[in-house]
Amino acid sequence: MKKRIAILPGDGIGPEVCEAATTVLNEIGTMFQHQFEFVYGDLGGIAIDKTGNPLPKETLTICKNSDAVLLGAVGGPKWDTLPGEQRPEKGLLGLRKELGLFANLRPVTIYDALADSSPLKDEVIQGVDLVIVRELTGGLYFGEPRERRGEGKEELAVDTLVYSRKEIERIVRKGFEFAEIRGGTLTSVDKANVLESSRLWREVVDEVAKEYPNISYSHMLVDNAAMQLVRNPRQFDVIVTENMFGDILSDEASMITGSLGMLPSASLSEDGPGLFEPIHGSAPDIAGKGIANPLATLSSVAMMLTYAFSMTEEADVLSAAINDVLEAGHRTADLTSDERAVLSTTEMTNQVIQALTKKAVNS
Ligand SMILES: NC(=O)C1=CN([C@@H]2O[C@H](COP(=O)(O)OP(=O)(O)OC[C@H]3O[C@@H](n4cnc5c(N)ncnc54)[C@H](O)[C@@H]3O)[C@@H](O)[C@H]2O)C=CC1
Ligand SMILES: CC(C)CC(=O)C(=O)O
Ligand SMILES: [Mg+2]
Repeated sequence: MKKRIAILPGDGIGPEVCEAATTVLNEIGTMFQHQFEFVYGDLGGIAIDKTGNPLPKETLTICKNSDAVLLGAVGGPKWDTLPGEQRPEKGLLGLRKELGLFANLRPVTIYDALADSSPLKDEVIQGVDLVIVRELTGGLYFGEPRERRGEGKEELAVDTLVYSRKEIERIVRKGFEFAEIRGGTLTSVDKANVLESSRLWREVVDEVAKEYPNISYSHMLVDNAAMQLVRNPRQFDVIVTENMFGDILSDEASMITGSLGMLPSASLSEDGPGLFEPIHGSAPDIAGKGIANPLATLSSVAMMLTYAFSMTEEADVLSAAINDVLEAGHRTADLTSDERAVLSTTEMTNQVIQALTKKAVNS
């Protein structure tokens, strides 16, 4: 089967982890006789440098004409002093909006082999299997007005947190759907004790819940949720929450697995191409050193195979290969303090390829 994939490497470690992804996709293509065609586009800082625009029209066209989009990461110190509207991150936000990617799935999967990599105790992380369903095209990252006013000590900065009932409904419904598929429970996270938008959010959750009488659900305030994720993450199954809370809680949750370099994501729309990216950023502190962990991106590829192409067998084989590599003790620098055991991005990717090849031989 032929599939066209838009590849947006972006900035920092983005190109390094995207190279790992295309190498692995090619291997899977060979194994399962699929043709993956890669079409490259610029997004973020690199696009600013080339065109002055973090989301060039051409990139958007490439994405809209593809079956799926793979993104590395955007941003970095070089562009940090640009005005908000011209920053690399604005390119990513614009892409999410343009593609209607309202539902961001961030699964938190524990690998037994990584128990020692997590700063949390083994008994806390054992059995954790949760997914954060994050609203991705509304809330504080998009609300208007967003501006600076006045001067000197009177200067003001304004961001706006706005959600419509419709926006809340569709993401909450996604949360319930996932809870249903997983046979699990739903925790809706908000700040309803303070924020008007969260009070509307809560109302909508209670209404949508009536459509899912078999799903047990609860509300939790976000400050408590941040604490509970560390105290007892096993209590969560599906967490549904607004844009910024989901952004912050998912970075926190990544440490249950051992590293920010482990967590993948899928961003889905009603009907167009999905976007698949690691949850981490461009990691300027390690960019160019060839030591980034590629596994978050490779797991994002597994999510692409599942959600964009319905290639569940291929996705399962890739996820199993990642597990095998970790079971065999292979680690990038973020996963171990043992410097002698550290693999580069390319070495880790090659280990995954070898594990895939072994599976092909044994099947
Ligand atoms: N989706 C995206 O493109 C995102 C972009 N960013 C941007 O990335 C830039 C850097 O942001 P930070 O706050 O430093 O967050 P970051 O996620 O880039 O890095 C945080 C820490 O995690 C480490 N890390 C991240 N990914 C890793 C990997 N794959 N392997 C090993 N270590 C890894 C980094 O080295 C760093 O110490 C900023 O410009 C930010 O706006 C941040 C988050 C998401
Ligand atoms: C616009 C992005 C930089 C926001 C973010 O951190 C994320 O989506 O994980
Ligand atoms: Mg983030």
